[in-house]
Amino acid sequence: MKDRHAYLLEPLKQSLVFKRLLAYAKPHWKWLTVAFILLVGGTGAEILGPILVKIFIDDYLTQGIFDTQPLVLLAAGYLGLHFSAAIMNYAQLLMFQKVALGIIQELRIDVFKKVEKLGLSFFDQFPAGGLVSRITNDTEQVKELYVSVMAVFVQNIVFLIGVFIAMFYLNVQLALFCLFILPFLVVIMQLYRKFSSRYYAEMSEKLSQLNARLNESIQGMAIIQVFRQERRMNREFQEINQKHHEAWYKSIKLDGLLLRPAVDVISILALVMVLSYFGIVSLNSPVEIGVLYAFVNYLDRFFEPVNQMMQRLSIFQQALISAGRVFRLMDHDELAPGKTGTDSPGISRGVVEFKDVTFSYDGKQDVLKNISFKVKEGGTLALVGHTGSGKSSIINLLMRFYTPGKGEILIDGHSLTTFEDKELREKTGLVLQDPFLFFGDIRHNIKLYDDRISEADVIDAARFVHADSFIDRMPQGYDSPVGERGSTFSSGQRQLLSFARTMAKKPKILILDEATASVDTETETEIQKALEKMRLGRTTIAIAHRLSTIKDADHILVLHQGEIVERGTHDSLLKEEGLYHKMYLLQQGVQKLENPL
Ligand SMILES: Nc1ncnc2c1ncn2[C@@H]1O[C@H](COP(=O)(O)OP(=O)(O)OP(=O)(O)O)[C@@H](O)[C@H]1O
Repeated sequence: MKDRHAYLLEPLKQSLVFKRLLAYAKPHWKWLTVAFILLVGGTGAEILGPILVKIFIDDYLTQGIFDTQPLVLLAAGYLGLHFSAAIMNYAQLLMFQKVALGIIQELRIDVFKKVEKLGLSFFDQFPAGGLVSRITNDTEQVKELYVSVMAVFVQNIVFLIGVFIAMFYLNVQLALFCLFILPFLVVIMQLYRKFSSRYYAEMSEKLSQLNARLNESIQGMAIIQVFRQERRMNREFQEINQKHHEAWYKSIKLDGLLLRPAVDVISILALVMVLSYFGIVSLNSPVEIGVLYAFVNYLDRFFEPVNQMMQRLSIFQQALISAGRVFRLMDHDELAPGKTGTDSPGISRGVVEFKDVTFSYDGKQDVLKNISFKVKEGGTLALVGHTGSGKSSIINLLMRFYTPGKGEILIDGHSLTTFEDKELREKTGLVLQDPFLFFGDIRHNIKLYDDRISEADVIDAARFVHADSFIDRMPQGYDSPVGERGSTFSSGQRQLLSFARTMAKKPKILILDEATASVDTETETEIQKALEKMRLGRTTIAIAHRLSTIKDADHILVLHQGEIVERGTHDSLLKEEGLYHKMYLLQQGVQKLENPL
């Protein structure tokens, strides 16, 4: 398990990451082509500018020729070039941004889809905040690759090629000289990439940890305040922040050293070289001032894109690291157990059977050992046992959240692994101890956006579980807003809404984790009445904490440390005078103490 977690932190090979990122750009090739054409057009227009100035200086200014017509033409050409460059650059920028945003949207959706397919065992280990960080922060960084890196790189490379062509046109020897600068720049870039990737990986991971810590703190704020954990949380938060800051600082130092100053030094050396060249040439023959102007200008223009690319290199590097983290998550193979085989049976009767099932969460310690039982169509099975005895684990296996290590689970005689997800989820209704409500309104929390569930079905389901009385009392009725996780509802109301949601899909098998939360007697009665109705005619498997609620169950399994230690009906188990009997007496005693009359 630890290895799987470590796998997510391992950096991916950058060339592979880059290839995969390019694959995302492929479907947008039409827009990209237009953008590139505009880019080349705009850049070409910018490059031609100095050539017109050179013609003006050498052919007109220094010769003292001031003919109106050619000069007006030159001026108009110069202005026209700049104007069209501005329009083309604006259009290409918009197109690149549009493509970039589209790509990121797809990437985010893909990664989210993948996360939805991961098994619960993945979520047991990976902190939620860290996951959020990968889906939001990391994809955001990738966006920068398309928005501010790719276009700038392509634009500047086109620009550089243009500058070189112009330089060669003006003076081949000097242009060749300038070509020698390129290998130095490549070396600086490689050095930078090597060191910065390490710091960026650290930074992203620390940011991820910060999010994980924040998420945990916000979720558990009540407990933090009650147990006065603020100082400890603060200290731990500060520590991660400090590490994030250190990684950031290291990368800033590296940026400061390699990105600008190193390039500046090379640019000054190049300028000295060009000026010396013209100085030496001027000793033997006159120098054309226009060529000198154009050359110095081009040299300046040569280093401008180089500097721009260097500045973007840090974003490029961050984007590659972040994309690697996103792809690692997308490649994760700890998927939710799904269907195997070719036949797709249906669930018509709801007969549930466990055959000698053994299971472990961590592959080391068995939490369920040789569990066997069968629940007949419409029958009720109750699972009882002390905390940690394995009741919820049985339900987790039946819901196909995890795969058993040994043994087989059957529904209607077919292995659990053969059912399509749709069939399994539609025919089994799960009600959890702590019901989860979605942000939205009551109607959609019952309907869950299933078009097959009509308005009348929603109301029927609510009425069936007696949730209608409190819904009708609310001013907005079924349109009443529901806060995140249903925080604006009482636990009894949340239970009833989750019952209604389950009943709206009319399941064949009902799986209940009985609520332990105390609710008032009236709500408790409502809940019990609702449960009784829900169980009628359905196969039911229920975890029971209050033994009084399962007196009429057909079959009761008593679990102890992952094993079935007793089985039978309420009466037969009481007669056995074993663990069940003890638990029952204990609960009776507590009830008497709570309710002496
Ligand atoms: N997601 C998990 N990952 C690892 N171990 C787990 C996980 N869930 C439960 N366990 C372990 O499995 C054992 C059985 O837990 P389970 O939740 O099935 O007990 P339970 O009988 O339902 O308890 P309770 O009545 O308190 O809900 C426990 O020892 C628990 O520590």
